[in-house]
Amino acid sequence: MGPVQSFGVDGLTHDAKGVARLQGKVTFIAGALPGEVVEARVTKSGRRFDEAILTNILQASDYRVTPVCLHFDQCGGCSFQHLAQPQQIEAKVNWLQGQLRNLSLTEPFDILSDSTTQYRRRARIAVQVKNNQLLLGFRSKASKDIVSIDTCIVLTEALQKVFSSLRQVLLGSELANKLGHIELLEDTKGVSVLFRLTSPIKETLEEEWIRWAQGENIALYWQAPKASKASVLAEDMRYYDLDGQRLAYHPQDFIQVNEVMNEKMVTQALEWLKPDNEDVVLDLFCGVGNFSIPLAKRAQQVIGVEVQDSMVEAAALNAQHNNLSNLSFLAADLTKPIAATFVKKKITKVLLDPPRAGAFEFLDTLIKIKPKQILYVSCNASTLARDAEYLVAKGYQVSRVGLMDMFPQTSHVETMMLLQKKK
Ligand SMILES: C[S@@+](CC[C@H](N)C(=O)[O-])C[C@H]1O[C@@H](n2cnc3c(N)ncnc32)[C@H](O)[C@@H]1O
Ligand code: SF4
Repeated sequence: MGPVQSFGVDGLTHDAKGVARLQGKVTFIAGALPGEVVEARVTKSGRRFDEAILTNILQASDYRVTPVCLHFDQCGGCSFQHLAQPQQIEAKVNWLQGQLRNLSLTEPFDILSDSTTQYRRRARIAVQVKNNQLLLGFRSKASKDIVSIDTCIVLTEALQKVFSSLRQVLLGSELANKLGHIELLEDTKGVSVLFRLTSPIKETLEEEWIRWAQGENIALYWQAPKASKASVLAEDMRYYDLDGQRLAYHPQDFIQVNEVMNEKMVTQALEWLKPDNEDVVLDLFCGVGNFSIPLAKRAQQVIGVEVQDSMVEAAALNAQHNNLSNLSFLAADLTKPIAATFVKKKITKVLLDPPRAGAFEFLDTLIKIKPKQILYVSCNASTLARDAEYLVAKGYQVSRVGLMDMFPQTSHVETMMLLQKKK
């Protein structure tokens, strides 16, 4: 460890480290903000840059705010609670501009945002019993240790309530020693809790917890030791409402975590893509039909593609229950070669919402399909930049970009990009 030194901070990394320069060398200081003068101690010295921990703020940024969560200093769940939300968004915009720099965009980004607290309707809670102490919480900022949490203010109000009830009841229960993690979920149907077991439990213990869940009006799911997530087959599926429709899903299926922002995102996707009764739309990486169902209410026809069988099954049910006969789903792995003729219809528009790895393997097929418009929803700006650069080189142009603050207080950036086929 080096001595404490003063630094003038003039930048911010996407993961909330202040950037300072001392005698030409860059130092990253966790927790420091641009415009601040701070004292910090170098903890790691490299050839190109140093890393330091903040010890004192000599001159604070005008945008520094008091973190709303008591656990913010230790918990790795949030990284930006010390910065006001407009400046959090500004930092994300700057970072996104950097990622998309090769596209030479000139128009400002559209911004979608909402509440900075009580927005998570799904969370995975780590559980550990260490020296007879129950640790229930999230991984630490600094290590893989679990930071024990009393209340997590980014969870919805109902999930915060279940969290504190669970904390009380698990204390002293045999179950605490048998859990890997707990998943909390809230949707239109109510609240559910999934216990991921690391070893088998006695029937009496299971019954005890079933009674607790009934008393709390919670649906309970168990994932047996070593069983895959897909083994949690809910007899009665869960559901959430969107765009006036009801979407069913199994508890292990993907759903968007921020309900309000999801509604805003889907509305924006419809505004940008403007599907009408002449459009045949392909919804790639469609999950249980989060975009396909609203699209099918407006387009002539929609075809959704998804790799997970359980989600394809749920998506097909959703089309049926919402009386959408112009909507069908295909199960396919979009990272494997697929001929452009896998859809028999002439596709006019494509929406794609891939996982972090992006959709590079599918791009040549996409280009052969020749849609007029492509709406790309991305949770990873670097794979979006790579894929968009490829599409631009093959005859598309970026017409609109939007940043969606789906996960306020974290460094996570969600982006929507509209690409048009050049004439
Ligand atoms: C970011 S989620 C989006 C889901 C949906 N569009 C939504 O808004 O709820 C990505 C989806 O892609 C699916 N997926 C992941 N890898 C895939 C692949 N290789 N081929 C097809 N689908 C895949 C996942 O199962 C997941 O449902
Ligand atoms: S994830 Fe929850 S507990 Fe952790 S810092 Fe954020 S609000 Fe606090």
